[in-house]
Amino acid sequence: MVSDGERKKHALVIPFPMHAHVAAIYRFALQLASRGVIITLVVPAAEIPKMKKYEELQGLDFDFISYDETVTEVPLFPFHKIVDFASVLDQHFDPILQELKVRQTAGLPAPTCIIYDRFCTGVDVISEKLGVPYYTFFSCGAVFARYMQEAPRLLTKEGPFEVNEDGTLQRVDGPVNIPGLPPIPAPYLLADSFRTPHWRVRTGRVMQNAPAVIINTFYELEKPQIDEFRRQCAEQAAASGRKKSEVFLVGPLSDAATFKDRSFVSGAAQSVNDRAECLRWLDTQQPQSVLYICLGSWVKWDPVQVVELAVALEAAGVSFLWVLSSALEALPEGFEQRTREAGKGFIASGWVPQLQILHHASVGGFISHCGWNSCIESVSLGVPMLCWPQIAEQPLNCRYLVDEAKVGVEVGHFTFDGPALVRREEFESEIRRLMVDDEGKAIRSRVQQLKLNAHDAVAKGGASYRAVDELVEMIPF
Ligand SMILES: O=c1ccn([C@@H]2O[C@H](COP(=O)(O)OP(=O)(O)O[C@H]3O[C@H](CO)[C@@H](O)[C@H](O)[C@H]3O)[C@@H](O)[C@H]2O)c(=O)[nH]1
Repeated sequence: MVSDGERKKHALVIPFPMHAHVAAIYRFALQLASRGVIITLVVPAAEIPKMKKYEELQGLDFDFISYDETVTEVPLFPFHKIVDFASVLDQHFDPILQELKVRQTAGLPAPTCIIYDRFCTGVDVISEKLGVPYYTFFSCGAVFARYMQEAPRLLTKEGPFEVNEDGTLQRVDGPVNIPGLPPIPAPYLLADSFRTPHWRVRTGRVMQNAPAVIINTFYELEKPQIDEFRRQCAEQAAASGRKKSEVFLVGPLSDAATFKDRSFVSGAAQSVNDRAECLRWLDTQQPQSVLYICLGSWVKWDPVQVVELAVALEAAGVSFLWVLSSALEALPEGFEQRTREAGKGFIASGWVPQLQILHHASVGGFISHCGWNSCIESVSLGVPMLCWPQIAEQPLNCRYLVDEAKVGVEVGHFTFDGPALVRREEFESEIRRLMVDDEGKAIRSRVQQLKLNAHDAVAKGGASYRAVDELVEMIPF
């Protein structure tokens, strides 16, 4: 039995095991640990070796509890498989709780809170069984948190969409109004929500009942959403007679904001061979002249788009560093050699150190799929974006970054079936718009201001730094 004097704050941290989700929650857990909170990570067994790579880099010793020995890989395609996987935790409560008991007998203090990735369902049940609060963690931004807050209203019978017999929603094209967001064309509102509304509604409701919501963002980047998110937290709590959720902005949870030249090799990493070479190549380029192109840690390239983009890059005559981890064979004949010999292009087929690339003085623009980590890294390092969303909440991020924050321009448009085909002419004109035209320069200067804000937020005593302190205060003993 642990006496009151010996009680410790102990967070059970439940990541969703995909690289971009893990990276953010892990860095957040490190911040809690550095303030004396005991951390136990709850992850599928197969993920532990991958996550330990992060641990080695940081030299901190977290405890792990594993579940589901049968899973070797999180299924990524199609998207509903991820949704199915998100509920896998539901089937493993009992072994997790048993393992916790065993560890308590061996001297580990009982958990005093749960911090979980907003993808995972079932956290409310574990929290009730353990008798401790749960806090919702967003590896993505407030724009998505705002959407999730609205999901229980938007995606049910009471909402603006017709519900089909199988529970899916009927597609409409018109704009949807969500306070705090610009009117959003329906496909940009997470096309997958129309196929899996139940999951979105369930995760939205669980979040609404959390006493704390933790978001990987900073105030200046998403002011309108954050203000509205907080207002809605108060309103929804008043309507249901419970205490309102406290909102903690702890971003950017990336070394980008502290300008450290460090990169992480995760389970998603294929090869580190291109690393030094691509940076050396950047050294040969003019300041702000290179367009960096990368679609995050798991999105696959469409071979048709590889051709259209390659032709556009040559026509625009802009230097580029292109991370092409799939569909390399679709490149036009001789393209790689031609552009390399002309000193215009570098193609990396493996994992690259994105932060160091964005930090490099010759990088002047970023074709990004608008995964939230890429967005916040780009902003924190002062690089404007060509936004080309592919899946998940990326279209929503794109609309906000282009229409409100004005830190990028969009290429193509998003449909219920995914990104519309972008022709070479459109790629070429949008590349020029960002890299050559005056519009690009205006965007670059706006991003520079946000870069300073990001830096201030995470500096000692800054808003994000203090938010972590305040959350630690809130965690019970
Ligand atoms: O060669 C590479 C490729 C990627 N990265 C890093 O990998 C991360 C990629 O994260 P992100 O830009 O968020 O993209 P995804 O991997 O696609 O992220 C998933 O998770 C995000 C956070 O929840 C969501 O916003 C996205 O929609 C979802 O696809 C970033 O930190 C990059 O710096 C590298 O360092 N090197």
